Amino acid sequence: MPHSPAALEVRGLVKDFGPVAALDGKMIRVLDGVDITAHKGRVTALLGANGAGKTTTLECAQGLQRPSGGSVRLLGQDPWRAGAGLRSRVGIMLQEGGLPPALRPLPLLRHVASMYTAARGLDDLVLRLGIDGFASTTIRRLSGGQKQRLALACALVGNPDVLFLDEPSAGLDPQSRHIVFDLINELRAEGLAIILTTHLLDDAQRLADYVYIIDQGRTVREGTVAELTAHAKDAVREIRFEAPPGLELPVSRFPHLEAGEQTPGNYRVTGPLTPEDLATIARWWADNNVLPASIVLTARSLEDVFLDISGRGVR
Ligand SMILES: Nc1ncnc2c1ncn2[C@@H]1O[C@H](COP(=O)(O)OP(=O)(O)OP(=O)(O)O)[C@@H](O)[C@H]1O
Repeated sequence: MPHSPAALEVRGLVKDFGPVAALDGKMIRVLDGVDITAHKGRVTALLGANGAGKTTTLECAQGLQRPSGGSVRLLGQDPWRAGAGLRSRVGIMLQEGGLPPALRPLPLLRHVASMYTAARGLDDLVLRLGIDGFASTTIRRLSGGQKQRLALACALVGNPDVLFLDEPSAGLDPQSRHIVFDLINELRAEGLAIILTTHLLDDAQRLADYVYIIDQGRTVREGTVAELTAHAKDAVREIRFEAPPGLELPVSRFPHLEAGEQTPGNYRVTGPLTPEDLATIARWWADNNVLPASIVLTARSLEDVFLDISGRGVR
């Protein structure tokens, strides 16, 4: 991690909401010790299940919610008390977008740009995010993914030093996701501190330099994706392959593994795979004259780490 001052430093963050009528007027504690440090030129991901406290953490970090305890420093200032000077250096893309439904994208972007002294070139943003394709449609008629891209443009138009993205790939089709991820990578290279929330492990795995796993209002694990996945208790691995559908896998030869045909023609064997297991699978291919169309062997994923921590049940 770089030694320059952190763009965001959150220590022991506590947030209570309430009083809640359903709890006899008691307060409800939704954050109970969140610690995060985010640096410039890095993508920092807050990863957690639904309701873990990611959005509330971001809102406290942005100065939109007042913390009940702990401390938050954003670009060296307390975001709850800071004025317009700090806000002009921070870009925020909220989960719901918060876009005015009656406006059209271009006038909205021009209006947002007019509020900043150092606005980014609008034409480039509009082209990069494919907004030109729906520039004259009113916002209420835009698809979820189009709104998402417009919200990202609004967050970037002021040329911020820090960018907050709440679930940036929600509702995006693969093409839009690709465009947004490329842009995030470029912004990181430009030196922005990017802090995003996600419950999509794939997003964290693909984008994040550093990950904080939030569970029930606390930071429970942190590290690079490689660090988080390296200290696994068992070397859980997985082999996936594509072959003609309907084949009977030799499951009795590896009772310690889970094996099956996930969808027609897509097979998966997962667990503490040994070299002998791989040889067994390869022998079975040879015996059955199967030449897989593709074979993917992966190490323990962030998903395994995440599920170990957050549990497999829905909360
Ligand atoms: N204003 C509020 N009053 C009471 N409870 C709230 C309030 N805002 C959030 N909560 C609760 O705080 C908890 C954390 O919510 P938060 O939105 O921060 O989670 P999240 O990790 O962002 O979840 P998701 O992935 O579903 O967006 C949830 O249980 C939520 O119901």
